[in-house]
Amino acid sequence: MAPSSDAAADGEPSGDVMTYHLKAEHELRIEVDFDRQVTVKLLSGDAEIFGCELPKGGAKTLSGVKCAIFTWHAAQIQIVGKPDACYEAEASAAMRSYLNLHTALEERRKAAVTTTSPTTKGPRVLVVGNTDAGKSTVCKILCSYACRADAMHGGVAAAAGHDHWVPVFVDLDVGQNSVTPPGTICAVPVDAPVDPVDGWPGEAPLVYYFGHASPGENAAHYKALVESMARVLAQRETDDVLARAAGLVVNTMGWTDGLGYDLLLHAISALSIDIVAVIDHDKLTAQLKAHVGSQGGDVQVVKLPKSGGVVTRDTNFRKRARDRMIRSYFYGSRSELNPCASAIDASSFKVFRVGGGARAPNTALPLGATSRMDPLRVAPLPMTRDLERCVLGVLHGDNAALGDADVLSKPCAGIVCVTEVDASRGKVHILQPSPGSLPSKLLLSGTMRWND
Ligand SMILES: Nc1ncnc2c1ncn2[C@@H]1O[C@H](COP(=O)(O)OP(=O)(O)OP(=O)(O)O)[C@@H](O)[C@H]1O
Repeated sequence: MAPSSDAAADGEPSGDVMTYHLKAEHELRIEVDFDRQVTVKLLSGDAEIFGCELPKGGAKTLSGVKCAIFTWHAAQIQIVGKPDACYEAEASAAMRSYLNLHTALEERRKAAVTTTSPTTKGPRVLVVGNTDAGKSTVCKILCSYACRADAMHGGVAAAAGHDHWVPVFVDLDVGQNSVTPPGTICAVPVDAPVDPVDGWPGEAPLVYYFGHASPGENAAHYKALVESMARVLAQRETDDVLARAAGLVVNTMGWTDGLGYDLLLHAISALSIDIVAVIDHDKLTAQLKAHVGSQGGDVQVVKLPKSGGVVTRDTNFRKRARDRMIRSYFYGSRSELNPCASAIDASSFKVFRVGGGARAPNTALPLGATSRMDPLRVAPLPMTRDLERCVLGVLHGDNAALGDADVLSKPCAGIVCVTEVDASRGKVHILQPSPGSLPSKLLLSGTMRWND
């Protein structure tokens, strides 16, 4: 149904307040740039944004987002403000297939929670596809539905003392991270539907600092971090039957050929994935089916349609989104946090980088051999002005116990940004999220840069 302008109905034409009457399985697609704000309100019916229900009468203020308000039945939505785009569309095909996948995952969870065998696990889903296929969105929907599911399906987890599932969301997309700052991979238990404004729950994520916006910068380091994370997750599942049953939902980057494909296969193996959901990519679906067939395991490859609403983001938008993510790490998404600028002694911590290092001359090698950089070489960096604007990961651990392998396997406690290196005074000025000494003296550098 066509939207109505509330102000116009009152005789005062204005485009700022619009009411939309959505039909069943339709969605209202909205794009709001970073410098605008639009408020959405559910007036009647039921509606959700990527699986997270809108409370009736409650308003959500959106800024710098592209999203869809979807209804399974019907809804009346009020929009206050001027979105950059706002239109209604039918979304049955995509949403029904995402719901079908969720229902299949739910059956696996129920089966896993009722068995005492530690080898029976809940679903471990990897979502793959090209850039702007809607991978993160599908992950959000699957996690949010899992959090709402137990109420929908009769309370299996409730019977075990929990009122809903807590699946783990794993984000392997270091360029467009959903939860933690760019350049990291993370795993976070999702204990509530993903709020369209507040984003993913940020409680106790397990984070590893890679330091680059593309895994291609150092694929060996990236793989080492995925393996480290997989070991920690496996331990958690050994200890906790509900965690094992709730399973994983894994988001990947949109790089699906060459090295990107190799990294997908590595993630499937490292995280013991048993369902690969491919969004709208016939060749990749066929390749993955052939691969898993040749491995003789029981990994399922399913194809999902792409939602017609997925918005393509150009390089500039992606860069701004990364900067915004770092900014909100320090300042909060609504500037509610107070980061701390401090000057620390250069001698009191160490900055490392992974990869590179001296290359042996080919003449020093056996005939026919070529010299290569060691991608896993861990090297200390001097405190020079080259570090200015660098985003550094602060690793858990301490200097005394440090070995190269630790730098490759330690999770990250947080990030800091170097604002100035004053070599003459031996001081390094950093922006850190909160006052006090750093959680450790081990800092990892990469190619991530940020200007406050
Ligand atoms: N149905 C929809 N209506 C409107 N916007 C949508 C819809 N689905 C997804 N989007 C938006 O489209 C953009 C791209 O989607 P998403 O981030 O899920 O893609 P992606 O495949 O994970 O991207 P990439 O891996 O390239 O970073 C996001 O801003 C998302 O909010």
